[in-house]
Amino acid sequence: ESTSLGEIIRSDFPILRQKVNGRDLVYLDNAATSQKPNYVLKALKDYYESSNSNVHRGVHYLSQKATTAYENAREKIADFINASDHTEIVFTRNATEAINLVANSWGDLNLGFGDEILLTVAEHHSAIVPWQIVAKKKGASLKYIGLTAGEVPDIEQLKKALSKKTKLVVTHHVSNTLGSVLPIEDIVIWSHEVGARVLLDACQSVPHMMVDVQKLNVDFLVASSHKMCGPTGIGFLYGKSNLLSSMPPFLGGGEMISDVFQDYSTYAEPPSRFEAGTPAIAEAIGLGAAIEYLSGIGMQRIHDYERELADYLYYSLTSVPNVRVYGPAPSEIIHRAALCSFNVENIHPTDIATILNEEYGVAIRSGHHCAQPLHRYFGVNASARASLYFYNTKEEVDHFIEALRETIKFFSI
Ligand SMILES: Cc1ncc(COP(=O)(O)O)c(CN[C@@H](CS)C(=O)O)c1O
Repeated sequence: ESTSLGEIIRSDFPILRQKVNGRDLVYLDNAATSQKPNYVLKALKDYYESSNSNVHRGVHYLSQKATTAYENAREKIADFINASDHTEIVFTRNATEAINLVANSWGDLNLGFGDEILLTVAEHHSAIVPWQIVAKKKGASLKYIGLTAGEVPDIEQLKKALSKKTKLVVTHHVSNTLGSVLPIEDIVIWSHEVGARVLLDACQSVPHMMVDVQKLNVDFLVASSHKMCGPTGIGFLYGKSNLLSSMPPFLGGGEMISDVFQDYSTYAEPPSRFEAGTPAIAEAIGLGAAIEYLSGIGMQRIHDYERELADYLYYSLTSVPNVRVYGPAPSEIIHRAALCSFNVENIHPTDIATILNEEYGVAIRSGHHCAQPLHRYFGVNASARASLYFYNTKEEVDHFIEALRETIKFFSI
């Protein structure tokens, strides 16, 4: 059997060589955060060793070196998601802050009494709470679409729910809990027909597949570096140029201004308008290195391999008695991401995750995965979740499944 991508690539990730309680670490919590390859770790170290300086201000050599590296990272992101211009990329702390930026800037300017924000019940709290806050302030309301019997967001229901009152559609590309992949191009066409804008939460898609913002034609897109082999503390907002240019600042301070007078200021053009204060320079450069690393492997190759892992994980997990997996069964039409949220009859998911860690070195997530409305929709408070990345292997899935069977036996005595 040919060597899998996971087997070839794992030596790039020093952390994966760790043992947990004497057992090989089997890290299956990648939807929470991914691990970092040597290439990214080296980029961070090199920056602090040879380029560290503040950006956009100094005329001295190091400041110019740091500024060039920082702005190159922005251009790498723009190319990676095929934005038409690098000024459409705004650095934020993470995807959550990127959504808050849109809610507090575009939302404050464009939402009014009676307007509707349309979401799916599967959205992450980061895609829900900022809109609850701004909707309350503006007298707008949130409207949710449910799931089909096949446990994917009901896009026919979404199409019907769109109306002249809909000002914004907020949706995930890939659900961090269901693993479902939504047809974003269609959703954007329908939304634009009623004059609604679309904010795409691409946290679980940008790390795993080619995402082309011009092809999708989304108005906003958010993603986080730490889920795509990059450091924590940096994420980005993509926004169409005409939208960003129309938006007021989110945070005030240095960098985001043009001139400051005693009682008012004029603001810089996007993206600087939305980047107040000293940015996370090293992290941005680390994200740029992560994009170079992923692009070097190839997003299509990563996606194809993860499709294999996704099916293997799903069918291995659903073959275990008393296991209930949430989300759609994979098929030619329905693609699943390589993640499965599940429950085991009469055993709390946290007990499952605890034993898997303590006895078998397997790291999975248990809880609500910041998707409480979705868990309530299923009538449960929590679930366990295994989420894979391209450095995982089928052998690791086998180890997880074997450990799960043993854990279930342990609790069934
Ligand atoms: C779909 C989706 N949308 C937004 C976020 C927030 O990403 P931040 O980098 O924390 O801002 C996440 C991060 N989900 C992690 C932490 S709850 C998970 O375990 O699933 C996400 O999956």
